Amino acid sequence: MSEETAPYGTGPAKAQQTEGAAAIKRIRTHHLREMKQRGERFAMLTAYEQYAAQTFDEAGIEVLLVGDSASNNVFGNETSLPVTVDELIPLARAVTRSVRRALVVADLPFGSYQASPEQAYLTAVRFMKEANAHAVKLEGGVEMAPQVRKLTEGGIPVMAHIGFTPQSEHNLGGYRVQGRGDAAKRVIEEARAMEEAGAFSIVMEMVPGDVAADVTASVSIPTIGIGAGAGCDGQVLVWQDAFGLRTGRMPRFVRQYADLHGVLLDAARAYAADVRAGTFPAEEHTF
Ligand SMILES: Nc1nc(=O)c2c([nH]1)NC[C@@H]1CN(c3ccc(C(=O)N[C@@H](CCC(=O)O)C(=O)O)cc3)CN21
Ligand SMILES: CC(C)C(=O)C(=O)O
Repeated sequence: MSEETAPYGTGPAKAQQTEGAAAIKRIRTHHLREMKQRGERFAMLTAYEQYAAQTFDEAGIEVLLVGDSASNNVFGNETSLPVTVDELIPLARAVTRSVRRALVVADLPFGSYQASPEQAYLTAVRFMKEANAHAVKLEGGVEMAPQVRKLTEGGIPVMAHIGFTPQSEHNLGGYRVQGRGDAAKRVIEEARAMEEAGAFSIVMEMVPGDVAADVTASVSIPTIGIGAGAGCDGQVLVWQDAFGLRTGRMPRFVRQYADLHGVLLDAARAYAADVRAGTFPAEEHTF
Protein backbone atom coordinates (compact mmCIF):
# COMPACT_ATOMS: atom_id res chain seq x y z
CA MET A 1 0.00 0.00 0.00
CA SER A 2 1.42 3.37 -0.93
CA GLU A 3 1.65 6.20 1.57
CA GLU A 4 -1.09 8.10 -0.27
CA THR A 5 -3.65 5.34 0.00
CA ALA A 6 -2.83 4.23 3.54
CA PRO A 7 -6.00 4.90 5.57
CA TYR A 8 -4.31 6.01 8.74
CA GLY A 9 -1.26 5.64 10.85
CA THR A 10 1.25 4.83 8.15
CA GLY A 11 3.42 7.88 8.56
CA PRO A 12 6.84 8.54 7.08
CA ALA A 13 8.57 6.25 9.56
CA LYS A 14 7.16 3.03 8.15
CA ALA A 15 7.18 4.22 4.55
CA GLN A 16 10.86 5.08 4.85
CA GLN A 17 11.76 1.73 6.35
CA THR A 18 9.98 -0.35 3.73
CA GLU A 19 11.46 1.74 0.92
CA GLY A 20 14.88 1.11 2.42
CA ALA A 21 16.02 4.73 2.59
CA ALA A 22 19.69 4.82 3.46
CA ALA A 23 19.88 8.40 4.68
CA ILE A 24 18.84 8.05 8.31
CA LYS A 25 21.23 6.43 10.72
CA ARG A 26 19.84 5.00 13.93
CA ILE A 27 21.17 6.31 17.22
CA ARG A 28 23.02 3.52 19.00
CA THR A 29 24.33 3.39 22.53
CA HIS A 30 27.90 3.99 21.29
CA HIS A 31 26.81 7.21 19.60
CA LEU A 32 25.73 8.60 22.98
CA ARG A 33 29.06 7.65 24.49
CA GLU A 34 30.89 9.31 21.60
CA MET A 35 28.79 12.46 22.09
CA LYS A 36 29.87 12.54 25.74
CA GLN A 37 33.51 12.20 24.68
CA ARG A 38 33.06 15.12 22.28
CA GLY A 39 31.32 17.19 24.94
CA GLU A 40 28.02 17.28 22.99
CA ARG A 41 24.78 17.19 24.96
CA PHE A 42 21.77 15.15 23.82
CA ALA A 43 18.03 15.26 24.46
CA MET A 44 15.64 12.59 25.69
CA LEU A 45 11.85 12.78 26.08
CA THR A 46 9.22 10.30 27.12
CA ALA A 47 6.92 8.95 24.38
CA TYR A 48 4.01 6.58 24.75
CA GLU A 49 2.38 6.45 21.31
CA GLN A 50 2.76 6.96 17.58
CA TYR A 51 2.33 10.65 16.80
CA ALA A 52 4.35 12.06 19.66
CA ALA A 53 7.11 9.52 18.94
CA GLN A 54 7.13 10.37 15.23
CA THR A 55 7.21 14.10 15.92
CA PHE A 56 10.03 13.90 18.48
CA ASP A 57 12.01 11.63 16.17
CA GLU A 58 11.56 14.15 13.35
CA ALA A 59 12.73 16.91 15.73
CA GLY A 60 15.99 15.05 16.31
CA ILE A 61 15.43 13.96 19.91
CA GLU A 62 18.13 11.32 20.34
CA VAL A 63 16.46 9.07 22.93
CA LEU A 64 12.77 8.28 23.56
CA LEU A 65 11.79 6.71 26.86
CA VAL A 66 8.63 4.66 27.16
CA GLY A 67 8.59 5.49 30.84
CA ASP A 68 6.73 3.75 33.60
CA SER A 69 5.47 7.32 34.03
CA ALA A 70 2.85 6.12 31.50
CA SER A 71 1.22 4.98 34.72
CA ASN A 72 0.30 8.55 35.68
CA ASN A 73 0.55 10.21 32.24
CA VAL A 74 -1.41 7.67 30.17
CA PHE A 75 -3.33 5.36 32.47
CA GLY A 76 -4.42 7.93 35.04
CA ASN A 77 -2.84 6.43 38.14
CA GLU A 78 -1.45 8.68 40.82
CA THR A 79 2.07 7.22 40.77
CA SER A 80 4.24 5.02 38.58
CA LEU A 81 3.84 2.00 40.86
CA PRO A 82 0.66 0.36 39.46
CA VAL A 83 1.65 0.09 35.77
CA THR A 84 2.29 -3.47 34.52
CA VAL A 85 4.54 -5.07 31.92
CA ASP A 86 1.45 -6.06 29.91
CA GLU A 87 0.30 -2.44 29.87
CA LEU A 88 3.67 -0.97 28.87
CA ILE A 89 4.60 -3.41 26.09
CA PRO A 90 1.95 -2.22 23.59
CA LEU A 91 3.01 1.39 24.17
CA ALA A 92 6.67 0.53 23.65
CA ARG A 93 5.77 -1.37 20.47
CA ALA A 94 3.90 1.67 19.14
CA VAL A 95 6.91 3.90 19.78
CA THR A 96 9.51 1.60 18.20
CA ARG A 97 7.28 1.21 15.12
CA SER A 98 7.07 4.99 14.79
CA VAL A 99 10.71 6.10 14.84
CA ARG A 100 13.46 6.03 12.25
CA ARG A 101 16.38 7.42 14.22
CA ALA A 102 15.75 7.67 17.96
CA LEU A 103 17.03 5.10 20.42
CA VAL A 104 13.94 3.72 22.18
CA VAL A 105 14.34 2.75 25.84
CA ALA A 106 11.58 0.86 27.66
CA ASP A 107 11.19 1.20 31.42
CA LEU A 108 10.92 -1.95 33.50
CA PRO A 109 7.89 -1.46 35.78
CA PHE A 110 7.94 -1.76 39.57
CA GLY A 111 8.08 -5.40 40.66
CA SER A 112 9.19 -6.76 37.28
CA TYR A 113 12.96 -6.91 37.94
CA GLN A 114 13.82 -6.33 41.60
CA ALA A 115 13.28 -9.95 42.73
CA SER A 116 16.29 -11.42 40.91
CA PRO A 117 18.57 -11.06 37.88
CA GLU A 118 16.58 -13.90 36.27
CA GLN A 119 13.30 -12.06 36.74
CA ALA A 120 14.90 -8.92 35.30
CA TYR A 121 16.23 -10.82 32.29
CA LEU A 122 12.89 -12.49 31.49
CA THR A 123 11.06 -9.17 31.75
CA ALA A 124 13.61 -7.32 29.63
CA VAL A 125 13.49 -10.04 26.97
CA ARG A 126 9.74 -9.48 26.65
CA PHE A 127 10.35 -5.79 25.88
CA MET A 128 13.04 -6.68 23.34
CA LYS A 129 10.99 -9.40 21.58
CA GLU A 130 7.41 -8.15 21.87
CA ALA A 131 8.06 -4.41 21.59
CA ASN A 132 11.34 -4.31 19.65
CA ALA A 133 12.79 -2.02 22.31
CA HIS A 134 16.41 -1.02 21.76
CA ALA A 135 17.29 -0.92 25.48
CA VAL A 136 15.64 -1.03 28.90
CA LYS A 137 15.83 1.20 31.96
CA LEU A 138 15.66 0.11 35.59
CA GLU A 139 15.85 1.98 38.88
CA GLY A 140 18.50 1.39 41.49
CA GLY A 141 22.20 1.55 42.13
CA VAL A 142 24.56 -0.83 43.91
CA GLU A 143 21.82 -3.35 44.78
CA MET A 144 20.78 -3.66 41.12
CA ALA A 145 24.30 -4.38 39.84
CA PRO A 146 23.59 -8.14 39.43
CA GLN A 147 20.50 -7.33 37.34
CA VAL A 148 22.40 -4.86 35.16
CA ARG A 149 25.22 -7.37 34.62
CA LYS A 150 22.83 -10.21 33.73
CA LEU A 151 20.98 -8.10 31.15
CA THR A 152 24.12 -6.63 29.63
CA GLU A 153 25.78 -10.03 29.31
CA GLY A 154 22.57 -11.33 27.76
CA GLY A 155 22.63 -8.74 24.99
CA ILE A 156 20.29 -6.11 26.43
CA PRO A 157 21.60 -2.55 26.86
CA VAL A 158 20.65 -1.10 30.25
CA MET A 159 20.05 2.51 31.22
CA ALA A 160 20.31 2.87 35.01
CA HIS A 161 18.27 5.38 37.04
CA ILE A 162 19.66 6.70 40.34
CA GLY A 163 19.09 9.59 42.75
CA PHE A 164 15.35 9.98 43.29
CA THR A 165 13.86 6.72 42.02
CA PRO A 166 10.06 7.09 41.91
CA GLN A 167 9.37 3.35 42.28
CA SER A 168 10.93 3.59 45.77
CA GLU A 169 9.09 6.73 46.88
CA HIS A 170 7.75 4.96 49.97
CA ASN A 171 11.29 4.09 51.07
CA LEU A 172 12.72 7.47 50.14
CA GLY A 173 10.06 9.33 52.13
CA GLY A 174 8.37 11.05 49.20
CA TYR A 175 9.50 13.16 46.25
CA ARG A 176 12.79 14.49 47.58
CA VAL A 177 16.18 15.56 46.34
CA GLN A 178 18.76 12.78 46.89
CA GLY A 179 22.49 13.14 47.47
CA ARG A 180 22.60 16.31 49.55
CA GLY A 181 25.57 16.69 51.89
CA ASP A 182 27.14 13.38 52.96
CA ALA A 183 24.78 11.43 50.69
CA ALA A 184 26.66 12.81 47.67
CA LYS A 185 29.29 10.06 48.07
CA ARG A 186 26.54 7.48 47.82
CA VAL A 187 25.30 8.83 44.48
CA ILE A 188 28.82 8.63 43.06
CA GLU A 189 29.13 5.03 44.32
CA GLU A 190 25.81 4.12 42.71
CA ALA A 191 26.92 5.59 39.38
CA ARG A 192 30.26 3.79 39.45
CA ALA A 193 28.54 0.49 40.33
CA MET A 194 26.20 0.89 37.36
CA GLU A 195 29.06 1.66 34.97
CA GLU A 196 31.06 -1.27 36.34
CA ALA A 197 28.04 -3.61 35.90
CA GLY A 198 27.78 -2.60 32.23
CA ALA A 199 25.08 0.09 32.06
CA PHE A 200 25.37 2.24 28.90
CA SER A 201 24.01 5.38 30.54
CA ILE A 202 22.60 6.69 33.82
CA VAL A 203 19.53 8.81 34.52
CA MET A 204 20.02 11.01 37.59
CA GLU A 205 16.81 12.38 39.05
CA MET A 206 16.64 15.25 41.57
CA VAL A 207 20.31 15.29 42.55
CA PRO A 208 22.07 18.60 43.42
CA GLY A 209 23.68 20.12 40.32
CA ASP A 210 27.22 20.04 41.70
CA VAL A 211 26.90 16.38 42.69
CA ALA A 212 25.47 15.44 39.27
CA ALA A 213 28.36 17.27 37.59
CA ASP A 214 30.86 15.32 39.76
CA VAL A 215 29.17 12.05 38.85
CA THR A 216 29.21 12.99 35.16
CA ALA A 217 32.96 13.66 35.35
CA SER A 218 33.68 10.43 37.24
CA VAL A 219 32.05 7.95 34.82
CA SER A 220 32.76 7.37 31.13
CA ILE A 221 29.14 6.54 30.26
CA PRO A 222 26.68 9.40 29.60
CA THR A 223 24.53 10.79 32.40
CA ILE A 224 21.04 12.11 31.73
CA GLY A 225 19.60 14.59 34.19
CA ILE A 226 16.07 15.36 35.33
CA GLY A 227 16.27 17.95 38.06
CA ALA A 228 20.04 17.40 38.17
CA GLY A 229 21.39 20.59 36.56
CA ALA A 230 23.15 21.37 33.29
CA GLY A 231 26.31 19.42 34.16
CA CYS A 232 24.86 16.14 32.83
CA ASP A 233 25.56 14.81 29.32
CA GLY A 234 21.86 14.75 28.42
CA GLN A 235 18.51 15.87 29.78
CA VAL A 236 15.13 14.16 30.01
CA LEU A 237 11.62 15.45 30.69
CA VAL A 238 8.15 13.95 30.58
CA TRP A 239 6.70 15.39 27.36
CA GLN A 240 3.28 16.27 28.75
CA ASP A 241 5.05 18.41 31.35
CA ALA A 242 7.46 20.08 28.93
CA PHE A 243 4.82 20.85 26.30
CA GLY A 244 2.02 21.80 28.65
CA LEU A 245 -0.51 19.05 28.04
CA ARG A 246 -0.53 18.35 31.77
CA THR A 247 -1.71 21.18 33.97
CA GLY A 248 -1.37 21.91 37.66
CA ARG A 249 1.70 22.09 39.84
CA MET A 250 4.85 21.06 38.01
CA PRO A 251 8.08 19.84 39.53
CA ARG A 252 10.63 22.66 39.74
CA PHE A 253 12.84 21.03 37.09
CA VAL A 254 10.26 21.46 34.30
CA ARG A 255 10.47 24.22 31.68
CA GLN A 256 7.24 24.59 29.70
CA TYR A 257 7.87 24.96 25.94
CA ALA A 258 4.26 24.97 24.75
CA ASP A 259 0.67 25.13 26.00
CA LEU A 260 -0.85 22.05 24.40
CA HIS A 261 -3.61 21.93 26.98
CA GLY A 262 -4.71 25.42 25.89
CA VAL A 263 -4.50 24.50 22.20
CA LEU A 264 -6.58 21.34 22.65
CA LEU A 265 -9.08 23.02 24.93
CA ASP A 266 -9.72 25.80 22.40
CA ALA A 267 -9.93 23.30 19.54
CA ALA A 268 -12.37 21.03 21.37
CA ARG A 269 -14.57 23.98 22.35
CA ALA A 270 -14.57 25.34 18.80
CA TYR A 271 -15.55 21.93 17.42
CA ALA A 272 -18.37 21.51 19.95
CA ALA A 273 -19.65 25.03 19.21
CA ASP A 274 -19.73 24.31 15.45
CA VAL A 275 -21.59 21.03 15.99
CA ARG A 276 -24.15 22.73 18.24
CA ALA A 277 -24.57 25.57 15.74
CA GLY A 278 -24.95 23.18 12.81
CA THR A 279 -21.95 24.76 11.00
CA PHE A 280 -19.98 21.53 11.02
CA PRO A 281 -20.11 19.50 8.87
CA ALA A 282 -20.31 21.90 5.95
CA GLU A 283 -20.96 21.20 2.27
CA GLU A 284 -17.36 20.07 1.61
CA HIS A 285 -17.50 17.45 4.40
CA THR A 286 -20.71 15.95 3.10
CA PHE A 287 -21.00 13.13 0.54
N1 LIG B 1 4.30 13.96 34.66
C1 LIG B 1 5.36 13.40 35.26
N2 LIG B 1 6.51 14.09 35.33
C2 LIG B 1 7.61 13.54 35.93
O1 LIG B 1 8.67 14.21 35.95
C3 LIG B 1 7.51 12.23 36.47
C4 LIG B 1 6.28 11.55 36.37
N3 LIG B 1 5.24 12.15 35.77
N4 LIG B 1 6.10 10.31 36.88
C5 LIG B 1 7.22 9.58 37.40
C6 LIG B 1 8.23 10.47 37.99
C7 LIG B 1 7.83 11.15 39.27
N5 LIG B 1 8.62 12.36 39.19
C8 LIG B 1 8.48 13.46 40.02
C9 LIG B 1 7.23 13.87 40.38
C10 LIG B 1 7.06 14.96 41.18
C11 LIG B 1 8.14 15.66 41.65
C12 LIG B 1 7.93 16.83 42.53
O2 LIG B 1 6.81 17.17 42.84
N6 LIG B 1 8.97 17.52 42.94
C13 LIG B 1 8.83 18.74 43.75
C14 LIG B 1 9.36 18.54 45.12
C15 LIG B 1 10.85 18.49 45.25
C16 LIG B 1 11.33 18.48 46.70
O3 LIG B 1 10.64 17.96 47.57
O4 LIG B 1 12.40 19.02 46.95
C17 LIG B 1 9.51 19.86 43.00
O5 LIG B 1 9.15 21.02 43.22
O6 LIG B 1 10.37 19.61 42.15
C18 LIG B 1 9.41 15.26 41.27
C19 LIG B 1 9.57 14.13 40.45
C20 LIG B 1 9.38 12.40 37.99
N7 LIG B 1 8.56 11.59 37.11
C1 LIG C 1 11.08 10.76 34.53
C2 LIG C 1 11.75 9.74 33.66
C3 LIG C 1 13.23 9.75 33.79
C4 LIG C 1 11.19 8.39 33.94
O1 LIG C 1 11.78 7.56 34.54
C5 LIG C 1 9.84 8.10 33.45
O2 LIG C 1 9.30 8.90 32.67
O3 LIG C 1 9.28 7.05 33.81
